[in-house]
Amino acid sequence: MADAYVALEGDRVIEARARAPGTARGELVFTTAYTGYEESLTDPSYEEQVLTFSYPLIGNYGVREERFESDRVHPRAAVAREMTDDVAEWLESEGVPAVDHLDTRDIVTEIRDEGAMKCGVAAGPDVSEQDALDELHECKHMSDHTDIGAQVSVDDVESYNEGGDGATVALVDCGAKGSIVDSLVERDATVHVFPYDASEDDVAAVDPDLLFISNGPGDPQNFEQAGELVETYVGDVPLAGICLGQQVVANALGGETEKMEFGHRGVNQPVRDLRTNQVVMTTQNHGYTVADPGEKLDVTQINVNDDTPEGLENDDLDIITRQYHPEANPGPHDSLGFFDDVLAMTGE
Ligand SMILES: NC(=O)CC[C@H](N)C(=O)O
Repeated sequence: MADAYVALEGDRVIEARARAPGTARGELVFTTAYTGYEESLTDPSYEEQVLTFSYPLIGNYGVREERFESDRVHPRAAVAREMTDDVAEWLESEGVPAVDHLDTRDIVTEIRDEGAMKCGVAAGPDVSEQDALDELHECKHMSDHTDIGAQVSVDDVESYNEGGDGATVALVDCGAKGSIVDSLVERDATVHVFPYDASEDDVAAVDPDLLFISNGPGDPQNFEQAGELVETYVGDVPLAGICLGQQVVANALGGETEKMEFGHRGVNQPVRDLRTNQVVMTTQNHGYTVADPGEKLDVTQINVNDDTPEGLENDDLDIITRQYHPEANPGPHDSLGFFDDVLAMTGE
């Protein structure tokens, strides 16, 4: 008998097996990645979302902290066809509800056909279908999480590789993955990680060679202060951005973002560089996109599946942004060269 329920928009309830108890709600999203569950579950971009793994077995190589992208689990709940005890126990210890023994293909098909949707999850011996429905009915639209940055950002500046030989990077933490800091430090950069609402004066104190806007959860329009930093620094220092970072940079420089039907979600998203015609495979998890890059940014890379902008650049103003995740983790390492390119803009 079922002891867990997933309620989808329209009040459809799917029965499941409880793997970690509790109730939760969030935007229902998926990843088609076949590895990298530790990285995805600790990626702050999944804050306020419920993550469904479409690959049927999750947890087959254990759980190791070295692979975490942050210090906690961010999705509100996890859904899989079959989840190992290692993962279930980890999620339970984090207080994150988890369910399995349901048809995840059905969930992904529903999202693909109906578009991004809210959901409610209830798991454990004492829950009912109604608990999952109650969670669903309390669920907010992603864009209505107006202060989501506060949930995922550092409280105070954190610095890495101080006294290093390379560029000084001001990384605005809108929910940054650890691998972005690592990728910069590996290239000798000194990285100062700033809260998402850092002021111009805070950032000026480190005299950065590069302003870098990180990935992060929710609607880029809810990261106004990061946009103001972009407006302040554009033309003075090079700018870089990843995922939400690309969206924030575009919005700040006269462009526009919009919600996608169900986003790009997996580690095999093909991206074509319009300058070289080369196609690379990329890691993606985003539900918003740049609808209009504005006058200052050129679209230099596009998604092969739907032509949406994957890379924006301005050679004169020294700006490079990516909609996908060059830092990988999980996923292919094809585009790690992005970090060399953005650091090269600093001349350090
Ligand atoms: N991975 C990310 O940075 C996600 C960006 C943004 N929250 C989106 O869903 O589009």
